[in-house]
Amino acid sequence: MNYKKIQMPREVHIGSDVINETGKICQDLKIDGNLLVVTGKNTLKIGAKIAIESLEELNYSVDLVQITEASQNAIKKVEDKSSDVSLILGVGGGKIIDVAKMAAKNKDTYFMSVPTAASHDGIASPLASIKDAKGSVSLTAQSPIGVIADTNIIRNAPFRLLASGCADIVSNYTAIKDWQLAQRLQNEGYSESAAALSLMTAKLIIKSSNSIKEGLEESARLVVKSLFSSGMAISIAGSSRPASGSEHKFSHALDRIAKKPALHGEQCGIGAIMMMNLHGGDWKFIRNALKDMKAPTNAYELEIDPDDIIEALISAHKIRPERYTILGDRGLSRDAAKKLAVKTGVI
Ligand SMILES: NC(=O)C1=CN([C@@H]2O[C@H](COP(=O)(O)OP(=O)(O)OC[C@H]3O[C@@H](n4cnc5c(N)ncnc54)[C@H](O)[C@@H]3O)[C@@H](O)[C@H]2O)C=CC1
Ligand SMILES: O=C(CO)COP(=O)(O)O
Ligand SMILES: [Zn+2]
Repeated sequence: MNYKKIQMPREVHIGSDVINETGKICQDLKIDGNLLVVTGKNTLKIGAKIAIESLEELNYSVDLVQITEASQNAIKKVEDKSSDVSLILGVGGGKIIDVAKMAAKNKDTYFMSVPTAASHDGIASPLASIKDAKGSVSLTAQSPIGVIADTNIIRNAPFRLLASGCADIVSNYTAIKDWQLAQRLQNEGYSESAAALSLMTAKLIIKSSNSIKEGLEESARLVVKSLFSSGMAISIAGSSRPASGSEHKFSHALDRIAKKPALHGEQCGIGAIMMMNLHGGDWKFIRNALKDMKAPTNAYELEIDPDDIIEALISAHKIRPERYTILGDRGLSRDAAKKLAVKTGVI
């Protein structure tokens, strides 16, 4: 029998100042024993300290570890402090959440996702994108037992992070086109329901883009719910296929090439403009959607050297080569890459 396991969060808590309920949420989930909070320098005071206070008020013993990148070393650092913990909480951006998620999986303990920004769709997904020598791609981790998304913290984060989360969702358009192409050319397994959820989430966020405003709690709530849905599409598919195709290959390649990469979602959005053109689709629709969301649509806005855009386009196909996309096995030639980036206004 070929069984399929679909893992999803048990509870999702979204609301203003909900982070103050972290202790109560853990108690209601019958979690006891020692806990570990993983965070970063910025997000310690933004969210982790409040979560820790809430836990200690209910007599939880809480340890803390700070990390700076989503790498195996960072995972090891967390694991070294997780010997007898019953829950690891990741309080921060995507990198913090991925490291906490992976460490919890490796230590066979629960993971709680506490996003402090709505900047990516990994807040509820069962995968973790961890940097390695070949460039980061997502590994199988585990779904959070719960998500605590404080919309007051999220709405006060730099708007750029919210726009980046929206762009990460818009990039689902080309991820689905690549998945459909792989199904036609390679007979790759394809989930209609995961694809439909991924695409519907992208369509909805584009439809609402004019109401996504800086500092608005309802905007934060809307984007968090969309990021959650995109993560559920990943859960249903059992892989990042519904949300990661050639545009993500481009972004992961750029992470390796650029001196100072931009935000993940920003890079994926620009990748989607160019990959939609390669698919012969309506790339101007993608570009205009990103403009409406105030997400970057070119190298200048990304603050990335145009030469790095070309280099990333030329090497993108080498990222996760087993995942077939419009880039094919040989990728773009230098001339074709330049032509594509110029034609779509990216450089
Ligand atoms: N596991 C999955 O399914 C997915 C994982 N990812 C991964 O997530 C990462 C991207 O996540 P990002 O959050 O874009 O990057 P990030 O984790 O580097 O965070 C971006 C910056 O925002 C700051 N920040 C976070 N919350 C803040 C707040 N409230 N106020 C001010 N600053 C705040 C962080 O300190 C950091 O400096 C990538 O590594 C990507 O591969 C992305 C999508 C899906
Ligand atoms: O970023 C992701 C989905 O938005 C995860 O994608 P990867 O599998 O390419 O890391
Ligand atoms: Zn992404």
